[in-house]
Amino acid sequence: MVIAAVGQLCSTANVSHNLQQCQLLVKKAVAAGAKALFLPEASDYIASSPAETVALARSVKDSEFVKGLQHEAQSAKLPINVGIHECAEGGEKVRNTLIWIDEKGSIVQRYQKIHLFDVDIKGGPVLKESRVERGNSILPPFETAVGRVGLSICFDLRFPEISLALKRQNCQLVTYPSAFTVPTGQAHWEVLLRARAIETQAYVVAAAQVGAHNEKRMSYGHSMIVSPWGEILAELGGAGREAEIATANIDVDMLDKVRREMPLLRRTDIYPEI
Ligand SMILES: O=C(O)CNC(=O)[C@H](CS)NC(=O)CCC(=O)C(=O)O
Repeated sequence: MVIAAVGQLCSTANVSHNLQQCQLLVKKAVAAGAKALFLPEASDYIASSPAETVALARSVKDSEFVKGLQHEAQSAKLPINVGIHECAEGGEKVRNTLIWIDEKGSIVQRYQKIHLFDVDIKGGPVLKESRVERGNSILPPFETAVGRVGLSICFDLRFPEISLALKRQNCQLVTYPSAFTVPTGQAHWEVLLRARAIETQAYVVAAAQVGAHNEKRMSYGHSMIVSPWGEILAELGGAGREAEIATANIDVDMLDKVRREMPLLRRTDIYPEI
């Protein structure tokens, strides 16, 4: 068994403060004996307008935030999965990207969010990722100290096709770093995460942004680790908390047992294989 840590924070437009918060989460994860730390979507910053989001974007190699976390991963010998922005070609748009930094501080995986959040709920959140460039591929799962990891981001959670595709490629742990809105979080967050875990028979690790990022924007929090049986193994709270982590044991033997005892054999003669 091996310990995974999920970290929660409230990122603002102050990138160096966000980095300090993440560095604190690394220290907490090391103290808890974790072998990987999962951080939320947009950990580098959450801006107050699309123009500011674009203005703050850097390339991965020029980002003080990313370089700071690479250094942290290397000195703590702790792999870090973290959601960031990076500037897209042309400078008009950003990418919503998820990177895996290994224990040597190298970026070894980079996934770009494929479903963009473009929502206008009456009396509720209006958020548009119109300045975000859509990703175009699902990456194959890769080996880590906490199992074979498959990457996806936030709104991707609503599309089970991704996690099913990752499961078919033998994924054991799916990530959903997020910045869910409060109303959609209250209505859907836990149900979606547990459903993805149950139907893929994999661990689900969902690090979440929490609290008020600026005057206009607030995130739901409730970072979670869910077992392949759908149990919530660890959960953090909503607004009002400082940067914190929760941990859970990742037990690949238990995962194998769930898959062995209840094989989910698909009828791909009836519906298409994903
Ligand atoms: O804005 C940034 O800088 C980073 N990106 C985000 O926070 C994204 C786009 S606004 N948030 C979501 O996808 C929330 C999804 C959600 O809340 C739901 O599916 O219900």
